[in-house]
Amino acid sequence: MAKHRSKNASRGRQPINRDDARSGDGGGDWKKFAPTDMHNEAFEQYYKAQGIVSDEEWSDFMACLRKELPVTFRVTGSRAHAETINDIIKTAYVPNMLDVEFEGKKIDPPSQLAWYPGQLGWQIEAPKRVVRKTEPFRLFQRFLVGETEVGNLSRQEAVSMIPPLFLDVEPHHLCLDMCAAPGSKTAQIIEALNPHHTASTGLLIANDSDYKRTHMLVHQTGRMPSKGLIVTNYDASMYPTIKLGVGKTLQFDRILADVPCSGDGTLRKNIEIWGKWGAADGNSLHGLQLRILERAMTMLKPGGRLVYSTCSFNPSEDEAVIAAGLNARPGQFTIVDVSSQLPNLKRRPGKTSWKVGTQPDTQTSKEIVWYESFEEYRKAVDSGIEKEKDRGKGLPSTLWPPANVAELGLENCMRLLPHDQNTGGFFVCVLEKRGSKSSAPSTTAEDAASSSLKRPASPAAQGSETKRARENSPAAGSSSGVATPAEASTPATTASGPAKKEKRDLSFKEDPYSYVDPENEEIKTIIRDSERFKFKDTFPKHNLLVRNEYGEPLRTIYLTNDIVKTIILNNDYTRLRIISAGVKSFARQDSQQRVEIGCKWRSPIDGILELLPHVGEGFVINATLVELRTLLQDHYPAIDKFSSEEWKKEMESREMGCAIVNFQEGKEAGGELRLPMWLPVWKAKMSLSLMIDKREKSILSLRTFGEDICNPPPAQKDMQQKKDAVTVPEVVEEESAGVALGSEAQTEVAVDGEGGAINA
Ligand SMILES: C[S@@+](CC[C@H](N)C(=O)[O-])C[C@H]1O[C@@H](n2cnc3c(N)ncnc32)[C@H](O)[C@@H]1O
Repeated sequence: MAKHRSKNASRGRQPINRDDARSGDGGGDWKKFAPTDMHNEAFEQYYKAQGIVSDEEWSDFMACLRKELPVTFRVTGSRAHAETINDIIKTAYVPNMLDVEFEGKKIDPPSQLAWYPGQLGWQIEAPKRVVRKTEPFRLFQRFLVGETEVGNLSRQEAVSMIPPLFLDVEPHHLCLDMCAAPGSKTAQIIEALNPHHTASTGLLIANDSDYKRTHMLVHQTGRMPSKGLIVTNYDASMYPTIKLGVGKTLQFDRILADVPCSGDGTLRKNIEIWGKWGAADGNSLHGLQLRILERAMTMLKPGGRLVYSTCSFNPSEDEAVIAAGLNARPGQFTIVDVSSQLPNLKRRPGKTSWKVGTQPDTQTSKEIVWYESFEEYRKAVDSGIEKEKDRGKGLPSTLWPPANVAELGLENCMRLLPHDQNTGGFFVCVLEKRGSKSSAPSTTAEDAASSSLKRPASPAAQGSETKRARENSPAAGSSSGVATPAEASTPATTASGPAKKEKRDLSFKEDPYSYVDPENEEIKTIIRDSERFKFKDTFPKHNLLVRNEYGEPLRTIYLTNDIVKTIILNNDYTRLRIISAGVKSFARQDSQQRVEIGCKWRSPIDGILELLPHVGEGFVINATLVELRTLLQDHYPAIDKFSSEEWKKEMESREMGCAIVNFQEGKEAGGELRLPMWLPVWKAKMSLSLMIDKREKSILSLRTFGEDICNPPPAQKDMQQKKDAVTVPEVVEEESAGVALGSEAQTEVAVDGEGGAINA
């Protein structure tokens, strides 16, 4: 993909942005830090004055901030699948860690987070050197690394898991994650939209203003086959209105505003913040945070839910932002009392009073100057005592508690404090927009889809016709009823939206999006090729998307759901700055030897679980660990190398091309598979190849056979094998993401949202 700097990337000085702080492995090296370095006079002065903890607790609070953060992770995926993984942890690993001693001290085994739903959240308190040096912990760590790689586990800071849990996402919801990168919470939302990997009609737009970080998002979510996902690159405070057809704009059911913040709640991990923290940091982020919140409030559907969160303790970034947002829309929003949700989660109520202080210079002065009111602050500015920051604009009045602070329900916000349950710090506020869904002038996924899908047919995507198609693009009429798959049959439609009147953002360099005509010859080959996928009529052939202007399936074909299609058809992709959409479902596999292959398209691992419900009988081949062992050991094992006569016969009888192999659970061939798994295999003339990249093969081997049995690629001199192999080029890294697991599982992303690898 083209690399360029986003015009919308946030500019200007951001004092401490936790996103920079967390960009490395935890952001700081504990070995280089003595407890004596973990001091910041201004920090203590500031938070003592704010009263976020009582005097009696102060020393516990500070002591906890100086302790290394435990490793936490959550088991991802659909319920049945996640429970299996959880059972493996509980029965195969934890019992071996019950009696570990290190340097004469008993080490606690990993424990479940008491508050996390389904007990799927875990915490490891053992220090890294214990993990490195004791066998049971080392084995567990290896398990964690493997399962994280395939997306069964997600390393995520405990408190960071909280905001999406309060979003209450249902599979049909239209969701927006405004500041999403690197994507740990995005992953949680995708899971909630696809709880059983059923056909979710919902939508998630994952957005970030940082262009590079949107690509992290794409990479991370690549492991989650979600037809309803769009990644965009926009300044969230100016997020564009999304059209859904004539007179219709998209309003969201759920919005997460996990805004950029000073990040002092991550002090236990990003220890360099000790040296950098200043009282002005929160003040200068307040404006952007408020603008993002206000934009979210506008885009939320009546009856919809909005979660605002920061990893900062600072009321300037927390309660002050919420209070200002509520007062900007009097009576429109309520702060939801969620105290009965996640009952085991210890939390503190939001504050109804706080102070505003400035720190003239963090380097030269530890003194904080407090201002009782905005008026007092202005007087100080007018008399020259206080210098105006923020390019002469000075501090906004919204930093101070408003006169109606007691009426806003701020106590229903929550602040997570480190010493309550050995975590980082976080602030979460759950807002609901008054009004019922029925009274909303918004559009549901279904009627949104029908509105665009009832458009007049566009001509085939070619040259000037393409232009005409675009001009025909805006929905021709208002929606009525729910779009059925049959109604969804829009012949070849050039995506990039209604060019008419929509200005293109010429600075946006991504490739265009076009839906492919289901009558396109390549598509017909994929769908009708009797030897290949044997697709049923349920296959959503009208929702196949490509990344070129002409709707030509050249290299990769993506699958989207109806709502994504509606968005792409009704909006210029450069205006929305769409970085990616849908799930990679077919990749072209040309033979360098010009061998005739009936269907040159294979299904990359990303899309397998989306395709499975639609492939016809006989396409998926069953196999066992015996076959998996052979496929892992060699890059292109000859078919006659497999031991099972049945398998050999089956494979020999198949035409060259793609197959999906279902490996069954069991203990065999020196390995164990606890969940069924689907993998793409390419059949060449005389050999087979597992279409996942080398690294994933090694990980799969480790988690299944306990060792890396993958041999290096065949030697160049082995001409015969090479000749056969050239029809099976190495899978490019970019196209391989995770292993499709579990009967109703999906390959979720293994994101390390909060920085730091599990590898000790
Ligand atoms: C706290 S991080 C988000 C963490 C993310 N929600 C997760 O759980 O992985 C804040 C993100 O906001 C992005 N950001 C900063 N300013 C922004 C803006 N004006 N609009 C959108 N995103 C912004 C940063 O690039 C960063 O990725």
